[in-house]
Amino acid sequence: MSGPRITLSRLKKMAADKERIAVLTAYDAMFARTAELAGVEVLLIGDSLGMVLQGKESTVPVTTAEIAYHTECVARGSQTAFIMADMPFMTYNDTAMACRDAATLMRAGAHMVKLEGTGWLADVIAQLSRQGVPVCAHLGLTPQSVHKFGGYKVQGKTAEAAEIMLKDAYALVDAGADMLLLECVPPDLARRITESVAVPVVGIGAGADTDAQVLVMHDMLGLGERKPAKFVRNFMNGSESIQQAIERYVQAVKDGSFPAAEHCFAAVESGH
Ligand SMILES: Nc1nc(=O)c2c([nH]1)NC[C@@H]1CN(c3ccc(C(=O)N[C@@H](CCC(=O)O)C(=O)O)cc3)CN21
Ligand SMILES: CC(C)C(=O)C(=O)O
Ligand SMILES: [Mg+2]
Repeated sequence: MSGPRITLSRLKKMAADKERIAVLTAYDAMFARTAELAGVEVLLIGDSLGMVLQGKESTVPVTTAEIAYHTECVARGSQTAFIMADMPFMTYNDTAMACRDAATLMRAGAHMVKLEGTGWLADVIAQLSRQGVPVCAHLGLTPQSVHKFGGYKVQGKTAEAAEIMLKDAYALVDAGADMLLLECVPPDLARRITESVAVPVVGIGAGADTDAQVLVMHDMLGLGERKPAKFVRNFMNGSESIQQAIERYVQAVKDGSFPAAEHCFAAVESGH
């Protein structure tokens, strides 16, 4: 990827034109640059760094200072990507707190912040949006709530849960969210949400019909003793370099061959 910096308006245009967007996590300068040279449009400094880089059991212990440090590293390495940074667990309970910590991440080089939640995020999103901070609202399997969910479990599986998520998605876009991210939801629900809102929708374990796809870079490079989740494909298989593996990920996102049915979750559990 060369040329001018990707902007939010460019991403909105791509989504409107049905041109799929490739998103990937990055936590440092050289992987950030490698990913954008491979064609990745959006780099996410995910709080997954708590698990991937720090070896922690969940994303819950990650702090804003840690995300800010990695955002600075990514921003220094990056020339063309749109940079999105996760706001950590319990740093956006109220608008004052959210604005202070979002400012730290924007100063570190982020172009957008991502918050996990449901309809309750509306007030915080409205204030960040008024202050000029683009927000991505992360719905569905929100890993910061792992202890409340009792594990990393697919969300929106019942018709009732799906309707609630659809309404939350509308409410958050109305409040000013400029992007949505859906994690581990049935493909049909992800498609309905994508068709119903005017902002780009990113999916992970949410089927092929969202405007964008995201994966954790280490997962798609096949690191780790076992595949971390059903939605991951190892793009290092058959690739000669990390950059080529990421190019193949970008290609598979663009042509719709990733994710395939094997990377998706059914809406209703098979009877047992
Ligand atoms: N390396 C890494 N990759 C990730 O994608 C990731 C992280 N870390 N850390 C934060 C969260 C945790 N994530 C996860 C982790 C596990 C599953 C998982 O095992 N899902 C089950 C579905 C269970 C069900 O059917 O309800 C699966 O079969 O994949 C999903 C998301 C996604 N995020
Ligand atoms: C898995 C993605 C969506 C994320 O939030 C992260 O990397 O923290
Ligand atoms: Mg995250």
